[in-house]
Amino acid sequence: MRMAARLYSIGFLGSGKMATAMARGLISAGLVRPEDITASATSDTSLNLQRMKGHGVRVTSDNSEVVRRSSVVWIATKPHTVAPVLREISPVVRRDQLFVSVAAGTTLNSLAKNLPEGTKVVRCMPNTPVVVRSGVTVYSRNGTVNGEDKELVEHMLGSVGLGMEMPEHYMDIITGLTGCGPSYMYVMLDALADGGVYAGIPKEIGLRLIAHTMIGAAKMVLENGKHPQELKDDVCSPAGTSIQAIRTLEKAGFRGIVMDAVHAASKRALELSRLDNGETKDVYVKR
Ligand SMILES: NC(=O)C1=CN([C@@H]2O[C@H](COP(=O)(O)OP(=O)(O)OC[C@H]3O[C@@H](n4cnc5c(N)ncnc54)[C@H](OP(=O)(O)O)[C@@H]3O)[C@@H](O)[C@H]2O)C=CC1
Ligand SMILES: O=C(O)[C@@H]1CCC=N1
Repeated sequence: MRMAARLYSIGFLGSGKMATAMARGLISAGLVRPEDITASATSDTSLNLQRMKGHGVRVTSDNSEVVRRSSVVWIATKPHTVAPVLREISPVVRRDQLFVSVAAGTTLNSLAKNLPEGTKVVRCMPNTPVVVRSGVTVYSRNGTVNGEDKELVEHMLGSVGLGMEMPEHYMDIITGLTGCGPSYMYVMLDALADGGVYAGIPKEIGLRLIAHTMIGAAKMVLENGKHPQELKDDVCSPAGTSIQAIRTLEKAGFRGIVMDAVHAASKRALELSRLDNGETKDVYVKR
């Protein structure tokens, strides 16, 4: 297949949680072989790098080597490290390469500013479930990415879950919604399982049951076209058990708290974007 053939070499600048999740997702989708991936970190002794190596990926502490070996280069360091890393690798960047950044609050403009003029750049916001090919990744691209490269991006992202293009001005909100989203689900899952423990169900059994309940509920929303409110009403019998729990949640302002949580994360992403002037800044560290 033409698309798969183009994906023969993928690089990761940074080998942390997001890079590893994406690399494993792409490998398990069969888009790339582990030995055709090169990943870097700050040093050869990085535990992250050793973990990548454990997945069969070629590893190095030389960022330029990653770029030299790859047709698609993922930028996956923390936001404040992106600019210096891009400036470091700029001398070896080729025009045919595609750069895909996952860094929160790091704009297409600032990515382009630190790369040679005309470099093809995509900014995306994935989430960690790409590792099990059930991720959500929203992306935006600069003017140099079109046609075949857009197809390539969609092919890659589609192979590890849902990939969707959106205008860049949505990206900070998306960060707070789906980029951070899995963490909210895990807190909810753990809290629900603790509810089971409180009532007498062993934690590991509760976690398993609730995780499946989450999958089932999400599938209902995606597959049967009903609004979540209606699906909730289908579960709540008059004077029954569920409505007792829903009343408890509503009295505590559950929905408002969840909305505020998304807003707080999006606001932080926006704050990072505003701080992002292409320089290394320790102001990324929230005081
Ligand atoms: N975690 C998540 O769920 C998501 C994260 N993101 C974005 O992904 C990016 C990475 O986050 P995450 O994976 O969580 O972070 P991690 O801290 O897990 O990983 C960061 C990686 O960058 C490496 N690194 C740091 N400096 C350099 C350098 N100069 N050259 C090469 N590599 C370097 C680190 O090396 P070392 O191993 O030596 O420390 C580490 O491997 C961030 O920009 C974040 O906004 C986006 C969506 C979701
Ligand atoms: O917490 C963070 O900053 C990263 C970006 C989105 C999810 N995790």
